[in-house]
Amino acid sequence: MAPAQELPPETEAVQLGDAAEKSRVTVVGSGNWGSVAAKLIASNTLRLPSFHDEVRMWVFEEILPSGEKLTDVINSTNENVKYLPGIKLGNNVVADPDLENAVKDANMLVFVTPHQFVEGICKRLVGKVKERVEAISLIKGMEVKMEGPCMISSLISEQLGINCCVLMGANIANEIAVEKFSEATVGYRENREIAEKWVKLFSTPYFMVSPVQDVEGVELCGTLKNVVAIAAGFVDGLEMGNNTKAAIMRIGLREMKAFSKLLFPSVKDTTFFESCGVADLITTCLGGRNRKVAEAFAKNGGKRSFDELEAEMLQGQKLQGVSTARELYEVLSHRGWLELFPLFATVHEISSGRLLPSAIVEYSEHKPNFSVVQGSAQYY
Ligand SMILES: NC(=O)C1=CN([C@@H]2O[C@H](COP(=O)(O)OP(=O)(O)OC[C@H]3O[C@@H](n4cnc5c(N)ncnc54)[C@H](O)[C@@H]3O)[C@@H](O)[C@H]2O)C=CC1
Ligand SMILES: O=C(CO)COP(=O)(O)O
Repeated sequence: MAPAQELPPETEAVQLGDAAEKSRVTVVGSGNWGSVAAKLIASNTLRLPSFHDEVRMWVFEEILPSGEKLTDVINSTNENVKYLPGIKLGNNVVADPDLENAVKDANMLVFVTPHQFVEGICKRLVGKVKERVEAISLIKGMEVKMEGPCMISSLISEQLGINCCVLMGANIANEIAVEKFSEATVGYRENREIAEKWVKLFSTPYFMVSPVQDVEGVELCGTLKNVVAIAAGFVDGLEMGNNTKAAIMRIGLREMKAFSKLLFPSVKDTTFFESCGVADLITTCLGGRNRKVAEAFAKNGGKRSFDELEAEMLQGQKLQGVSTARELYEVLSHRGWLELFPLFATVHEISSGRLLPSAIVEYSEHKPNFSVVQGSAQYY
C-alpha cells in the first residue's frame, strides 16, 4: 500500500471563517475507544481552523486505587490511566466529570459510551444541549423497546431532537491509539455536508474515513458483528480451528445482512463491503474483547458467567456482544424470525446458559442446519 498522504489543508473560505463560527467538540464518553476518539479529534482541532482547539471529554467519574479521581489524573497527566494507559491524549483534551457542563457550549457531540448507558445519559441531556448541535454515535449496540428495536443514533436523535450520524469500522482502539493504519465509515442520512465535516474531524493519515449514505446499514453492521464475534470466541475456546471460524464469520455476515435488510429495506448491499462491514467483522473476530471473553467462557464450559469473566478480564471495559445477542433474541422471537437466524439465536442461548458452547456448530430443532437455512430463506 502507498504511504499515507498528508491531509489537504482546509479551503481558504473555511480558514478565513470568523472565530464565532468555529465548532466546539465534546466527546461524551472516555472509555477505551472514547479516549482514542478524543485523541484523534484533538489532533485535528489543533490543525483545522474551523474548530476550537479544546476538546471536552465527559468522564464518568471514578476513584482510582490511588484514591485520586480519574478526571484529575487525566487532566494532570494527559493520559486516561485506567482505560488507555501509556497514550497521551493531547494537551487540548480537557476531562470534565460534569455532563451538563461538558456539553453546554458544544455544537458537535461525539457519543461513545457502552450502549447500555446511552439512554440514561440522553435523559440527563434533554434541554441541556445547544439548539443546532450535530451529533455522531460511535456506539455499537441497540436498545429494544416495546415498539421494537431502536438504534442508538435514533435514540439520541429522538431524545434530544438533533441529527445524529454514525461512525463505525474495523477500529480496535488500542491499535489506533498507537497510530496503526485503519479505515472507518461515517453513515449519514441526508446531509452530505455534515457527513463531510465529521469525516474531516476524524481523518488522519493513519485513520481514513469514508462517508456512506446509509446510516442504518452502517450502524447495524457495527452492532451485529459483536454477536458474531461472540460465536467466533466460542469456536476459539473449543479449539475448532480456522475453517470453522471462517464458516462462522461467513454465516454471521449473511445473518447481519439479512437482518439489516428485513429491518430497514433501504440498507445497501455495498455497505457490507465498507470498513464498517466485513472489515470490522474480521478484526473483531480476530482481536476484539467480545471474542476474547467468549473464548474464556467456552474454555470454562460455560460454567463461569460472562459478567464474572468480563469484570476479571476487562477491568472496567464493557462487552457489547452478550447484551446485543439478548436484545436481538427478543426481536427475533417477537417477530417469529428465530429460525431465520440460527447463529444469532444460538449465541444468546449459549451465553445465557441454556445451551453448551459446543452448540454453536450443532444440529438443533430451530437450527436444521446452517446451509439449509441459507439456501431457503428468500431474505439472504
Ligand atoms: N474499544 C474498542 O476497541 C472499540 C469500541 N467501540 C464501541 O465504543 C463504545 C464505547 O466503548 P469504549 O470506549 O471502548 O468503552 P469501554 O468498554 O472502555 O467502557 C468503559 C466506559 O464505560 C464507563 N461507564 C461505566 N459505568 C458507567 C455508567 N453507569 N454510566 C456511564 N458510563 C459508565 C466507564 O467510565 C468507561 O468510560 C462501545 O459501544 C463499543 O462497542 C467501537 C470501536 C472500537
Ligand atoms: O468494535 C470493535 C472493533 O472495531 C471492538 O470490538 P470489541 O468490543 O469486541 O473489542
